Amino acid sequence: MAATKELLMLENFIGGKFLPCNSYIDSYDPSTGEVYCKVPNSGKEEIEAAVEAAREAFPAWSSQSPQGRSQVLNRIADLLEQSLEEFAQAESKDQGKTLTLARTMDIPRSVQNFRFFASSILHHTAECTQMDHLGCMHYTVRSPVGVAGLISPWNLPLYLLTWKIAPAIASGNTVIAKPSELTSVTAWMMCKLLDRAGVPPGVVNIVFGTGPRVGEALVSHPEVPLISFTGSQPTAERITMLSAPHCKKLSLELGGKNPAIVFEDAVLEECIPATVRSSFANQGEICLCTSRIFVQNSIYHEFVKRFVEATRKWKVGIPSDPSASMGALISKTHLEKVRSYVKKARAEGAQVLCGEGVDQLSLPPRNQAGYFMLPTVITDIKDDSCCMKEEIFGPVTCVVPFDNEEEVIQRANSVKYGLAATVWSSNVGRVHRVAKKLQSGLVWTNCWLIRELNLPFGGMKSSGIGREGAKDSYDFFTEIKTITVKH
Ligand SMILES: NC(=O)c1ccc[n+]([C@@H]2O[C@H](COP(=O)([O-])OP(=O)(O)OC[C@H]3O[C@@H](n4cnc5c(N)ncnc54)[C@H](O)[C@@H]3O)[C@@H](O)[C@H]2O)c1
Ligand SMILES: N/C(=C/C=C\C=O)C(=O)O
Repeated sequence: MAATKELLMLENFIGGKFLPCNSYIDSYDPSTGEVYCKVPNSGKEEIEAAVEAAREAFPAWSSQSPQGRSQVLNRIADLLEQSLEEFAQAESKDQGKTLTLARTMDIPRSVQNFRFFASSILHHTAECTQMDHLGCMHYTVRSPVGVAGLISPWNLPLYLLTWKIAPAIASGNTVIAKPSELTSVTAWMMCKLLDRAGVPPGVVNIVFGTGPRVGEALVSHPEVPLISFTGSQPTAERITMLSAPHCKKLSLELGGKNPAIVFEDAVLEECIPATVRSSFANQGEICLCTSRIFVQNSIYHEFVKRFVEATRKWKVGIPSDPSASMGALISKTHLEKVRSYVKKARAEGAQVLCGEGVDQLSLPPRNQAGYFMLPTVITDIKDDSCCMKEEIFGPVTCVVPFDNEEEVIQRANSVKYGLAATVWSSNVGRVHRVAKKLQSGLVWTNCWLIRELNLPFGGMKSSGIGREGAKDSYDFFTEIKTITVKH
């Protein structure tokens, strides 16, 4: 790492070496709006070098035993955990999230990702059938695909990058990862642990830069047979188009417009704090966040009153403030985009009950140029409003009433996304019935974001293609073969 004028200068990590780049991108501290880091603005040349390194490393790494690879992943987890505080500080500064969230969610989950796939890789089974009358048996074998291209977003930077790197290398692939140019620091820090963890040069290569320049070079490279992407739908469309000529294997984890459905028999003492958190955690910059809250008519006004009171207690503060529930949004551009939705809602005659344009935000002088916004609750908004249809990906949620189960299921399903949902009711038959009818890849009932990494994670409709998890990630990062033996 080189420091210029107190700026953090990142370098690409290719073939086990840190390599400078001939141009750089400014990276900002969202809590101050100041440039504090320079990210390599890589291109085709860097991707070529990374592909060569990954290809050279593939034979030895792919022929390692699962046990051998598992040990390496556990060592990465151990080293990451030993530096948890350093990574949490870096993630909070780079992404704008609170230090508390980085300490308790982002980095611990990154550690867990390596530990989880270090274990799951040891327990996969294959399939076998017999045709005794023909003297045949058939069985399946799986093998790693090769050089995996991994592209990750800026909201949970290390959490989502390691959710791809861990299963990819556990399965025997070598990887070229491109984190978001907005949040590259913890990926670069992780590279400094890899040699000590026993990761051979070329197994993990991280190339920094923008999507259009280096991301597209990775996606369209003929010797990168699969792409695991997490990000927005427009980008996924571009990646699909660019990878199509090479018939690449694609995993696409995209956006959501996630409903919470609150029935009159919900336990509001549990539902309201959980739904404030599911709406505004990480500044609302989580693909699983709630952005549409449907409340049964009989309790609607009580819910809105108590939900707004609880939202006003969801404190916006500088990321290092231990009492802050929410930090700064990722960028000025994103802040302005999120604010524009609130403006559109007002123009449509909706009510903004708290937050943007209603309450006052107080910040220290050095943070006045930071990308902060109050958690905002909108009511009296129509289902066909852009605020009820489009992903805002910020601290904005809409609360609307409904009459009955059939109506609310139809309305919840009436958007192009199908990622996550929450259902709040004390009636166990109802939660099972409603969960099955919702067009969502994930449904939490009377809770939110309790993650079971063994089971499929992902969305339907415009929320993506494919799933991630113990078996799902293994299936994605390996090719299956059926062998028939006549004996
Ligand atoms: N389903 C999930 O698990 C999940 C998780 C987090 C975020 N998301 C979604 O991601 C979006 C926010 O993240 P974002 O703004 O970083 O998304 P984005 O699509 O702008 O960028 C995601 C990644 O793709 C890269 N990229 C951008 N254009 C590219 C191109 N043309 N070719 C190759 N790579 C390109 C970016 O540099 C970044 O690394 C939201 O829609 C959110 O819902 C989904
Ligand atoms: N893939 C996951 C994504 C979570 C939130 C995205 O914004 C996960 O939890 O495994």
